[in-house]
Amino acid sequence: MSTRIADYGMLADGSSAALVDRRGSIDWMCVPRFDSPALFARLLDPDAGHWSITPTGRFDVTRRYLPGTLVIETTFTTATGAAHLRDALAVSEGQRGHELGMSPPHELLREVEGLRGEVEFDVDLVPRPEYGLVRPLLRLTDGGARTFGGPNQIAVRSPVPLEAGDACARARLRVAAGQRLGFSLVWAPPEVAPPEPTAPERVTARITDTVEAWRSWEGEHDIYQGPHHDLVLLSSRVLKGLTYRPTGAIVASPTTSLPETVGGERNWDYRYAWIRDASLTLEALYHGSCPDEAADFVSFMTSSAGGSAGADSSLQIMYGVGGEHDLSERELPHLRGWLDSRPVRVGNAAWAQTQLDVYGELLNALHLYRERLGELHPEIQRFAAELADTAARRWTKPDVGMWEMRGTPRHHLSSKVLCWVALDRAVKLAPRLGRHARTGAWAAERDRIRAAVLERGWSERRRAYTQAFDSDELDAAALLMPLYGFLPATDERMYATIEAIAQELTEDGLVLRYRVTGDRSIDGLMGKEGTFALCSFWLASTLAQAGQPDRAKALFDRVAGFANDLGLLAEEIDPRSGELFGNFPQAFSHIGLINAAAAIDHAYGALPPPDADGSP
Ligand SMILES: OC[C@H]1O[C@H](O[C@H]2O[C@H](CO)[C@@H](O)[C@H](O)[C@H]2O)[C@H](O)[C@@H](O)[C@@H]1O
Repeated sequence: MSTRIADYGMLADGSSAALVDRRGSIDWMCVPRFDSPALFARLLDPDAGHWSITPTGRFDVTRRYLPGTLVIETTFTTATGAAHLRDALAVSEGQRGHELGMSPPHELLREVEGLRGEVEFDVDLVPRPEYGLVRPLLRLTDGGARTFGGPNQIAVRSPVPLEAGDACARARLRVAAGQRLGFSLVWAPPEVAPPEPTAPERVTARITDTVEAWRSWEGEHDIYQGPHHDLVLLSSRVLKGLTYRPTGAIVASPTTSLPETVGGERNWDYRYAWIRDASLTLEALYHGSCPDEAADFVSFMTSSAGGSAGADSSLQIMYGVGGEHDLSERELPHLRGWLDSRPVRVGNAAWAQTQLDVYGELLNALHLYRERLGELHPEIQRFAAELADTAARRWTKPDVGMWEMRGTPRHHLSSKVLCWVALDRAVKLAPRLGRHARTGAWAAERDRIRAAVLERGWSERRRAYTQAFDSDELDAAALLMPLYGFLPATDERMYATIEAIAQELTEDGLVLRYRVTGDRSIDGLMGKEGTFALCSFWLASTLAQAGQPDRAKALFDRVAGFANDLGLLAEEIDPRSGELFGNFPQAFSHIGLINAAAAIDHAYGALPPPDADGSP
């Protein structure tokens, strides 16, 4: 298994995702949903299951996403020859455009193709359902293998005979130039007939069809034409890959518990739909997206909250991808964790937290998509108005803030600013909210928030807007003030804040969310964390807005340069080692990249101005 998070690439099918490393090993795969128990979890423990197709002996490796897709092509070169390995999570046959990801077959397709000479591979299939807890009954079948019993049915087809081992199957094969060998693995629940994996001779055609499906989706979204075209398109595709197509939910990342530092306890499950992360995803996709995706997400949020965002409503800060409410967190003590970073957690205690920023992010996304969403359904009108009413009622309360700090609630500045955003956008949306609009009351409360932030958010001692009212600590979330149009980046105090963050809240020029002391005093957690990619991109965006495009571009290039060979970013970056940390790939980081690219393009005059209110 790999010891670098950056060695992994993501495959996705609109319901779930898998991670494959540079040695051709699938070390993470949850089926049928992003948050299902993993079938392969070697990412979190060497014994928790994998499926590798790896050359025997020494080899060199390069890889890429086939253009316009999330299909990975790995090229292995050995002393005796060269071969491709193509990996895809299949989508439904013939699916195109916006249908992409609907009702996927839950099938992993793998194809080895000889390019030159001959290459010998070892195939090692070690399914370990329920995050490595189960050693399944695995029997060889005619042309493959399948499992018996338990909540999963796994069936495999192989172009070469497999040998049964101890709850595993193995093979050694040789591929010659021009030869193609197709493998497939399909999942089904226990209630249905044993699933039929794709036959080896059809694997090439099914991978080609999946490639065409992705390209047809991207063809409909290739709107961004700025100088960062390839980076922006890849990031948009990653965000699409994090979307649970059946409901429109968007997960923060397809993994759990990849640590923020090796050996640390800051390990979280990101396979859920946060209002914040998903709204920001929609905002990032704005320039290349279309009404269907926004409408799906809005309907997911509204229905998950039971159609109401008012007092006693079911509105939470996050949900399961099917709209589940109870995401209770637990530890999986049988797993060692990534490089022994314990605990491994599933579920996320943040589901029950109070985070007051979410009203602003949701209303900003609604406002951004107002034209594309068309006339709002009366239920959505009521929901949007209740979001504003709730922001107006609750903004004076303390909360745990957008970083989900597990310490004592405080008056987080970014939460107040986002409540201002909620009311500002609600006032602008008022003509579309029918009888639910309360324009005057919203405008008055909006102005009260603004006055409070300007007065109590500023630290004269620090010469900056800070983390919380009446505090002196810096927090990168203050960069949201210009990004959401609360204050211009050129405002004297705002610019001083941007500089303070650039000088004092950075490591090697990359931005931290906030400084941790390592003694649980700030966020209730032990240990340190790396620099936060999203925050570095926010700094680049604000520098661009402040009229410093060259400085912004240098920072943007540096952060984007930490992406792995496939262009993927994790949540955090260690600037000294260049290693990526935290869950992977992470929506936040790719959101930041897209928005910073747009801000820089705009500052150079390469793109029309973004929506007047701005978007982080
Ligand atoms: O730092 C502690 C918190 O870390 C996670 O939250 C972070 O990830 C979320 C998903 O991307 C994001 O919405 C949030 O802003 C980030 O701080 C974790 O999910 C929390 O449980 C944890 O308390």
